[in-house]
Amino acid sequence: MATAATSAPINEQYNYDIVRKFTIMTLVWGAIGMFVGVYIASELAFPFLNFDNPYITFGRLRPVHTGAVIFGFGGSALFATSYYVVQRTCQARLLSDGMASFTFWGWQTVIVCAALGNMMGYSQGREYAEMEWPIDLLILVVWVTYLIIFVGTLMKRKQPHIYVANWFYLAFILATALLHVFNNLSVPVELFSMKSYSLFSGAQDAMTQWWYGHNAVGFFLTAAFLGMMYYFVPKQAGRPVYSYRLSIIHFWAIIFLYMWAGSHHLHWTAIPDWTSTLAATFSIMLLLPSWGGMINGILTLSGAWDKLRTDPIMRFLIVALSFYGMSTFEGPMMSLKDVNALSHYTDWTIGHVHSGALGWVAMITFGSLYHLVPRLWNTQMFSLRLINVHFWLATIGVLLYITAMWISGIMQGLMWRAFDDYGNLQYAFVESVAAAHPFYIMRAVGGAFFLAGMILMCYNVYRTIRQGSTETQAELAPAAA
Ligand code: HEM
Ligand code: HEM
Ligand SMILES: [Cu+2]
Repeated sequence: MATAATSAPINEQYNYDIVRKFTIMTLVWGAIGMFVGVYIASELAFPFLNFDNPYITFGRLRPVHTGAVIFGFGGSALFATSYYVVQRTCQARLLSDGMASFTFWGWQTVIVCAALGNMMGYSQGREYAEMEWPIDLLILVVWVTYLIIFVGTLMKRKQPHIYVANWFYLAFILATALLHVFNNLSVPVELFSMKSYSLFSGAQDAMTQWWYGHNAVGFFLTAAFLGMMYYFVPKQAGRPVYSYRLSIIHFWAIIFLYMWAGSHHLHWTAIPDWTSTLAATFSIMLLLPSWGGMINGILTLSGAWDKLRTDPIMRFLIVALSFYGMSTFEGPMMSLKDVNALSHYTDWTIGHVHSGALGWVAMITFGSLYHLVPRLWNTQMFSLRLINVHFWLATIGVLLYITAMWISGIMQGLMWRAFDDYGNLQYAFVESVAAAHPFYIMRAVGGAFFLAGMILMCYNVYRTIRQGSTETQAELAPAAA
């Protein structure tokens, strides 16, 4: 094929090798992380699945799930796409191949150690930062290297302009460094002990934890994936971004507003009331720049709507943006103190999380990788039909997941606050657990759909890579003869 021959020099010009490695690990961690997700969902529905084996109990596997999907799947996808996008839009090779390779091996080590550590029972008890201090130090080194590579490549650019996708990626890298350091300030019990205690205590400890947790959502699961969106949606649509000005305005608004909203995770606790009000106010304001991004992405397709009928990759990207819009509407609602009084501690939160995580984060990743993979291996995707099947499996899976959680979540909230005529609680807690059972089964089934789509993608990409390498060999053979 002619394309392979013409793109060969590009391969030399840019470091695609690192992008390929992170792309493959995105799929591997996606499959593992979602399998664990389906398993813990099944444990909640059928507790015998814990098998009285401490290593695989819900409590230990849950952080294995969140670590594998957020940092393994999401993180690898962000490394892959940011390294690709920064090179393409700057027309410059990555600052250093060796350093890039270090971020790959370092990051994979972090994910493996975190997962094994959690299964063995090590945890510092901070959500999304369960890893104990030795792993935290490794994360720090990897992350600083990532920052140096990214900024160094930007400085080498041959384009005077820095394309907006890179702004989002850079904000994500900087903010994550800041969050990671302050959230993990802790003192080990002994020099060689894995156990450590936080430097903060009480309400301040909680505030630090949720300053981190919330901004991990804001910068890791949102800003960075918006960077992905700003490159791959216009590319796949074959059209420029709808409004470049809007992209800059909503960038600064998102960056500024997210940082103030963390204590909406701590409503009705021992924190001062004004911090709750502050967080709710900023959360409501966040709706605007969030929708700015969604609208900018969706309208990039205006004039090319017919693509949605024929192009399953475009469908992934647009549905991802729709879920982004939906979860950033739901979030501000849940941040209102009165709504949160109902939703907090219930499955509604879990539904909100996964409409963002499955609907937005995973879907935008699938669409972007289906665009990227054929370009990395100089070929076409093995099967467009399988992409389409994946799209429907994923869509049905998310919908089953979040409707199940809305119903069980609101039901739990209402049952827990119901009083009888004598002023006693109307339901025992266990009654709400029994009532949630059917919805836990429904969620596990939805998760299985989503996982099936993920596995189909792995197969499709595997066949694409094999096809790409046989095509390249077929071309090289006559040349060598
Ligand atoms: C097959 C797909 C998935 C299934 C079946 C699944 C299932 C689950 C389950 C059962 C929980 C625990 C809920 C609880 O404690 O009550 C959970 C938590 C979580 N999952 Fe997933 N998950 C999936 C995919 C993902 C993905 C792709 C992401 C992120 C990109 C993700 C992010 C999270 C987060 C952040 C939590 C913690 C939520 C919280 O503490 O509020 N999940 N998941
Ligand atoms: C404007 C945007 C958003 C706002 C204002 C917002 C607000 C909220 C609120 C109020 C909660 C519930 C806190 C609680 O009761 O415990 C929550 C939980 C959560 N949200 Fe959002 N959300 C937004 C967007 C998103 C998106 C796009 C995602 C995912 C990509 C996401 C992921 C999460 C996660 C993981 C949690 C659970 C944290 C935990 O308890 O472990 N949010 N969010
Ligand atoms: Cu939050």
